[in-house]
Amino acid sequence: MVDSEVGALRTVMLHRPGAELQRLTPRNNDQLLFDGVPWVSRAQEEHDAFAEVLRGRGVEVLLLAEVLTEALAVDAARAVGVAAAVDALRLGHGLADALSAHLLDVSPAELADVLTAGMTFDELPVAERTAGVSLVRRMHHGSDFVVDPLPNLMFTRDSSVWVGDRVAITSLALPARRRETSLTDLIYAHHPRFAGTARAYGHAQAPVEGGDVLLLAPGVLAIGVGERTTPAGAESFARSAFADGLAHTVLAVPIAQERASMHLDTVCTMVDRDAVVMYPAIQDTLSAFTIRADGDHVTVAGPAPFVEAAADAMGIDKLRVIDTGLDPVTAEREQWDDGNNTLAVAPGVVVAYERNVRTNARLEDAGIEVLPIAGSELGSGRGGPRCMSCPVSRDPLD
Ligand SMILES: NC(=O)NCCC[C@H](N)C(=O)O
Repeated sequence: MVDSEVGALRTVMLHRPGAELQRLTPRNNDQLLFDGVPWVSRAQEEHDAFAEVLRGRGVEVLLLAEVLTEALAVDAARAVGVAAAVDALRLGHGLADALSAHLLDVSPAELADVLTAGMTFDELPVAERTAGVSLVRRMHHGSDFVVDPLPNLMFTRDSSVWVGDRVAITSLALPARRRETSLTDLIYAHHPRFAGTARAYGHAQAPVEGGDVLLLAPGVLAIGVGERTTPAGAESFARSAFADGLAHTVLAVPIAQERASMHLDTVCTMVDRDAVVMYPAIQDTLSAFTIRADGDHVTVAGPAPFVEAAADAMGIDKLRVIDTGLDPVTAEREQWDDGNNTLAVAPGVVVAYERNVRTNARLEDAGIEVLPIAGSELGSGRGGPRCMSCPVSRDPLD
């Protein structure tokens, strides 16, 4: 149950980066949406420290690899994971069938490894590797991927999002990330912990990524529309949230279609019930279309300035924008380093990357408690504390 961005965080899903990051090379990092080649063991240390900060605040941390392995004990879950991972168009039917049969037979832990870290032709089990019938096998290089790795799995924010008491499996826009949702889908469908959880939004819908979805207040969502989430995605997510009684107002917020602002949460996150931290360069120009339910129809108003549209929808006099007061160059640097991407653990208490010294100082000046974490390696995938967390349960905001 999650009805806000800031209610006391009770349970969160994280993914401790693992062997999938070892797959990154200077040749594939752009396509796999990383800006470099991270030092994996240091990234793991940073991530462990992030999880400890959350645990220290009484948050239950679920690790995706663990719940995935547990869910894969169920045959139907294995079928979902394997079907999404084995692509007959890439492998040819002979190899695809043999690999599927193999993967359906390995232990849940081994399967979880392949589904997250992927598999190369060199790593194919011997029987498949030596099968002379596979032209595909013979013509591919040994380091080519049979199953692509999912290095962006650590950004658990994007591949599922809770709205109220429902979870939405999102629809990821870019090929490098699309298969992630087969894992969140099977976890929520088959892990005993989530038995009976209702779904929001549907399968195979227009692109909506969780980093674009902000729960401004109970019943009020903001959805960024830009590089990832499309206008059609925002509209259908809004219609579905209205139909399920999860929201009465949805703000569709245009953001620049570029890597620096790939999701709404890279430029704006909530730090208190009535306050956001926002990239100064967009403060005066961010706008919103207001979508409301009207019987079976929806109405669309605006665009209007985001801050006003949000306050109006939230039923408050004013949405405080914490003025990071930075000069343009520092602001741009700290935005790039996810200074605006904070994770609230309670109203007025946020986790933030320590490197964004100036932004954090201004948050503290504004009365926000900042829990700093290191992110020198984690940040190379371009995501901060909010991107790296999927809240599963928060206390309701009164
Ligand atoms: N919510 C977020 O902004 N998530 C960060 C995702 C980073 C990842 N490398 C991506 O490009 O999708």
